[in-house]
Amino acid sequence: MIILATKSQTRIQLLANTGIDFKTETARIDEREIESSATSSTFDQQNLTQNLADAKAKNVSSRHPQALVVGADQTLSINDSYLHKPANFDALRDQLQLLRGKTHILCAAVSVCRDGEVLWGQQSDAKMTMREFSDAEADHVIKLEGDKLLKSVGGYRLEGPSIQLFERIDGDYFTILGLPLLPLLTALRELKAI
Ligand SMILES: Nc1nc2c(ncn2[C@@H]2O[C@H](COP(=O)(O)OP(=O)(O)OP(=O)(O)O)[C@@H](O)[C@H]2O)c(=O)[nH]1
Repeated sequence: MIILATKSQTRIQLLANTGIDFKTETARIDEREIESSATSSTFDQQNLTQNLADAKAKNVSSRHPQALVVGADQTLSINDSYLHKPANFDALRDQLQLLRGKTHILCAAVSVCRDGEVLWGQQSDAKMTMREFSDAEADHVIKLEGDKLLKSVGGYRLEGPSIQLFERIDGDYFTILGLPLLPLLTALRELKAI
């Protein structure tokens, strides 16, 4: 049995769309604690994101012996600092203004684990450049998308009207949505899980 260790409806939908049979369970880890205890002196977003994905997969794996558990994480960095899912609409507006007219990095990592051992992991980045959109344009997108935006690390959903806020994207679509799906499918085939 494959278990996807997530509460993310986006990740669940992405994996469900593949037709693979799986269950879901939320990982019980403190992401902020892992982030704050990141030891590397250099800003190492890939390493942190992979550690978070590994931690989620290991956490759920510890409760499901023999199951193949998939964990994922996504971080957003701009000027070597991390932004997180906005807590409310005011924070969302502030965050979009911070990202406006600039390029930020999304890093998504995925990990496959069994009995607490990481069997495979990979992460990929995407460079996201936002337009100098107006407050009115941002408010229009927020009105159309509503609180779904609060469930996204960047406060946007690339597959929806948020796309109007972008100048350019360089990276894999699934990475941007939070689950590097193609490398994951390759790993699951190699593990004979699908
Ligand atoms: N639909 C959508 N979701 C996005 C997009 N960009 C980022 N996300 C979501 O932003 C969230 C990133 O936060 P994480 O901490 O990695 O994951 P989470 O939502 O807390 O869920 P867990 O896997 O349980 O940790 C994920 O749910 C991603 O799917 C996007 O463009 N579209």
